[in-house]
Amino acid sequence: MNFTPQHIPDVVLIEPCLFNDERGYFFESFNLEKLQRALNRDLSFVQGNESFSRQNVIRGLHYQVGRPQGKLVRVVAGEVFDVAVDLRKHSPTFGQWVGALLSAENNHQLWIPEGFAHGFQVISATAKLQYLVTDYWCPQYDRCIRFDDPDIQVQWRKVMAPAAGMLEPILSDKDQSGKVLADAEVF
Ligand SMILES: Cc1cn([C@H]2C[C@H](O)[C@@H](COP(=O)(O)OP(=O)(O)O[C@H]3O[C@H](C)C(=O)[C@H](O)[C@H]3O)O2)c(=O)[nH]c1=O
Repeated sequence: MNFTPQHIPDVVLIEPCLFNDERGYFFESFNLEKLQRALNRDLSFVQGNESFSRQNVIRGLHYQVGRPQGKLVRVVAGEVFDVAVDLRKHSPTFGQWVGALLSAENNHQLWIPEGFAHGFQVISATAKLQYLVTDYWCPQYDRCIRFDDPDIQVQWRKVMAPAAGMLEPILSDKDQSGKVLADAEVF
């Protein structure tokens, strides 16, 4: 496993070691000891999530106040542009974002610590995301910042579909009514 801190160093890209042979391939998709050593911290994952989405769905930018969640994100089908936004108000990178292409092809994963908002955009026709979180979902603490927040300025990908041209993002009602960073609760 290779661990690469991103330009916001607490966000880490994880590349598993693939073992190919005549049958196919094998890789460790999760190894707590290696992850804790790489991140130099203890971790306890208590919940696993899976979501399936169509092309150019954007889910996010989500986070929990009160009981913030660290997230270990992987894609098991298709490709997504995965984004983390630093919401730690005393951080030198507050309001900045990191993006990474995660796919069933590259098997890359992203570690997003507590204190960050998370979102993703589906690049492929469909995508299936699986992610482990370090605290339980608490709807009363669930918060959403607009994907197109003018201060964060995430550079989402331009997704083209055959015969349909450039696609408009598909958002949940909740995400369409997300707050702007200036009005959002931060850490
Ligand atoms: C997050 C969550 C949701 N739900 C229920 C609540 C709704 O009835 C349904 C869909 O929830 P939501 O529209 O919030 O799902 P996403 O838009 O995929 O939200 C997630 O998307 C971004 C990218 C994240 O990182 C978070 O994990 C999470 O906010 O699942 C649960 O039962 N448990 C959960 O942990």
